[in-house]
Amino acid sequence: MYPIVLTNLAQQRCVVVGGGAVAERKVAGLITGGANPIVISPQLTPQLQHWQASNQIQHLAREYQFGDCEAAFLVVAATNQRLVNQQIAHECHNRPILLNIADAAEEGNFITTANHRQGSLLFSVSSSGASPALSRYLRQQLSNYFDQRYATLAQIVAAQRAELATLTTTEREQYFDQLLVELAQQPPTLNHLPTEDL
Ligand SMILES: C[C@@]1(CC(=O)O)c2cc3[nH]c(cc4nc(cc5[nH]c(cc(n2)[C@H]1CCC(=O)O)[C@@](C)(CC(=O)O)[C@@H]5CCC(=O)O)C(CC(=O)O)=C4CCC(=O)O)c(CCC(=O)O)c3CC(=O)O
Ligand SMILES: NC(=O)C1=CN([C@@H]2O[C@H](COP(=O)(O)OP(=O)(O)OC[C@H]3O[C@@H](n4cnc5c(N)ncnc54)[C@H](O)[C@@H]3O)[C@@H](O)[C@H]2O)C=CC1
Repeated sequence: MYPIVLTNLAQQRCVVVGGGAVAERKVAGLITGGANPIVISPQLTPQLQHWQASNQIQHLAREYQFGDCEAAFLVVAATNQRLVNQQIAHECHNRPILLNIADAAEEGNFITTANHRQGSLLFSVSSSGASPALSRYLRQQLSNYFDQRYATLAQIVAAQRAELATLTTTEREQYFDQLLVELAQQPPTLNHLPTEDL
C-alpha cells in the first residue's frame, strides 16, 4: 500500500462507469476532491441525477464502450456486470491510468479509503480490502474523536506557519505540545489556544 492524496483534479478526465450506489459513493469522493467526473451508465441514482442537473458531473446515458477510457487520468469501474468491469480493466491495461475496479481490486491499481474530512484535515482508513465495513466503522470512530476543534487547530497552525518556521525545532515542539495538551484537556475555543504565546 502506498497512500497519496490527489490534488488539482478539476482539469483531469475522471471516468466512472456505472450509476448505482457504489458509483455514487466514488463520484461523491471525486466531486469533493474537485473533479467534474464523466459518469457512463444507462441509469443513475437520484443523487447522481441531482449532480447531473447541477453540472457537477457529465452523464453519458449509455452502456460502456471500448474507448471510453481513452485519455483518462482516472477510471472507476463500478457496474454490477463482472464482464463489463473486466473489459474496462482490459482497456486500461498497460496505460498510465489510475484504475479502481470496485468488484476486483486486483485488476486495478488503486483502492479507495474511508474518509473523515475536517476542514483541511483528512483522515483516511484502509483495510487493504480485508474489510471495507471495518474501515467504515473506524472512519466513524475517527469522526467522533477528531471533531471541529481539530479543523480550528489546523487553521491556527496554518496561519502561524511562517512564524513557526523561525523557531528552533525544540521551541516548535514545545509549542505543539502545549497546543495539543490544551486540546486534550478541554474542548477548546479559539481563545483557549495559546496563539499569543509566539
Ligand atoms: C477493495 C475495495 C475496492 C474499492 O472500492 O476501492 C472495496 C471492495 C469491496 N467492497 C465491498 C463491500 C462493501 N464496501 C463497503 C463500503 C466501502 N468500501 C470502500 C472501499 C473498498 N471496497 C476498497 C477496500 C477498502 C478497505 O478495505 O478499506 C470504502 C471504504 C470507500 C468507498 O467505497 O468510497 C467504503 C466505506 C466508505 C465509508 O463509509 O466511509 C461496504 C459497507 C457499506 O456499504 O456500508 C460493503 C459491504 C460490507 C463489507 O463487505 O465489508 C465488496 C463486496 C461486494 C459484494 O459483495 O458484491 C468489495 C469487493 C471485494 O471485496 O472484492
Ligand atoms: N467497492 C465497493 O465499495 C463495493 C463494490 N461492490 C461491487 O460493485 C458493484 C456495483 O454495486 P452497486 O452500485 O450496488 O450496483 P447497482 O446494481 O446498484 O448499480 C449498477 C449500475 O451499473 C450500471 N450498469 C450496468 N451495466 C452497465 C454497462 N454495461 N455500462 C455502464 N453501466 C452499467 C447500471 O445501470 C447501474 O447503474 C456490485 O456488483 C459489487 O460487486 C458492492 C459493494 C461495495
